[in-house]
Amino acid sequence: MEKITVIGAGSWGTAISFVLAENGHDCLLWTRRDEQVVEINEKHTNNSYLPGIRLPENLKAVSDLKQAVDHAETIVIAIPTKAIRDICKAIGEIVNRKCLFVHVSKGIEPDSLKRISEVIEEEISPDKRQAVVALSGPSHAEEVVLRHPTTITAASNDQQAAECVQDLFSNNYFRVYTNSDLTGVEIGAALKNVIALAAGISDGIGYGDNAKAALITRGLAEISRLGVKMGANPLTFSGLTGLGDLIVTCTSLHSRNWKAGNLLGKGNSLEEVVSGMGMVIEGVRTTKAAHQLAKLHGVSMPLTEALYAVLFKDVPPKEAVDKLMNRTKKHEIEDFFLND
Ligand SMILES: NC(=O)C1=CN([C@@H]2O[C@H](COP(=O)(O)OP(=O)(O)OC[C@H]3O[C@@H](n4cnc5c(N)ncnc54)[C@H](O)[C@@H]3O)[C@@H](O)[C@H]2O)C=CC1
Ligand SMILES: O=C(CO)COP(=O)(O)O
Repeated sequence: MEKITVIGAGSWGTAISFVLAENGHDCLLWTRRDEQVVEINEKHTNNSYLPGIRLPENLKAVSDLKQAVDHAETIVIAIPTKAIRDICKAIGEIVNRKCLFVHVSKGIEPDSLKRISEVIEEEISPDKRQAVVALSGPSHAEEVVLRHPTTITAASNDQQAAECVQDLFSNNYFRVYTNSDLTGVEIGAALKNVIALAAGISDGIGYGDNAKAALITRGLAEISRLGVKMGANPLTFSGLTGLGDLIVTCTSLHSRNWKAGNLLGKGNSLEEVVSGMGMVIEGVRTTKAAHQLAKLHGVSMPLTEALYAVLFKDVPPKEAVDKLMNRTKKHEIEDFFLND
């Protein structure tokens, strides 16, 4: 049994705490909301995020960050990308020993264009961190807490740390693989949300399965193109954290990114959609970051560019689709190693 702290009691933080507590670990869940602490500790539910689910009784919650950080030597960060730098800064000031940092978030910081592991490394000094591991893959919280079979990947530059995370989380409904390609895993995780927004828009407009399949496969092509330019292993993109997560996010009714896109495709404004969701839609900010990354690395990302125009330049979705379909004719398959 290990002592583990999870930072963030939204859908995913609660679901992974559920797995850790069921695995017999002494798991403490941190939330900034006192009323959530009371609900989790006394009623064993978190109904705003996972309605109707009974949480394990050995799972405890706190709202005191120092108490949470002091509890464990493994700290799992499970909050939206935009809040990660600030929370890591705060944790970095509290932590007084070397901890293993795991993150489960899926995004890229706009402007700095940092991956999440890079943000953690910037904010937590090397004397306070043993390693950073990203845990990522096709895994909707709503299905994990029903104990439906789920596969996921622990990625790190430190193989031993990845295997440690694999051991902590694995059980008979949550199967964890390892991967040493942290860049590929984090890029796939972040950018699948951009394509899922586009898939939701396509469905919202009323386009069919052909369009969805096109978005998934051509989306994967442009994610891989960028990832390889950033140093990722091309094979990572056909794995769980690439194609796997792209499929689940573009096709599942659980996906907040797909849902947001769907509402946009039906004519709602971005402001209406974001304020109505009540949960994070990572793909919106990541579209901005991906647009900046494509420019920086000189990589062609037509779907990302089309979504950027829809979200931030008021281009009507159908007009963006027309423009995509009428681009210069292309050869489908590219050679990542020759096309520099
Ligand atoms: N929901 C899911 O099934 C999955 C989500 N993820 C990723 O996990 C991350 C978190 O997502 P969810 O838990 O789904 O989001 P959520 O919207 O359900 O919950 C976010 C949680 O973070 C807290 N939070 C927000 N801003 C904060 C701040 N500044 N300081 C402290 N706490 C703050 C909120 O109070 C809430 O408890 C995202 O990057 C998402 O892409 C990854 C895999 C699955
Ligand atoms: O990453 C996820 C599933 O793997 C969750 O996706 P959404 O944030 O779109 O719900």
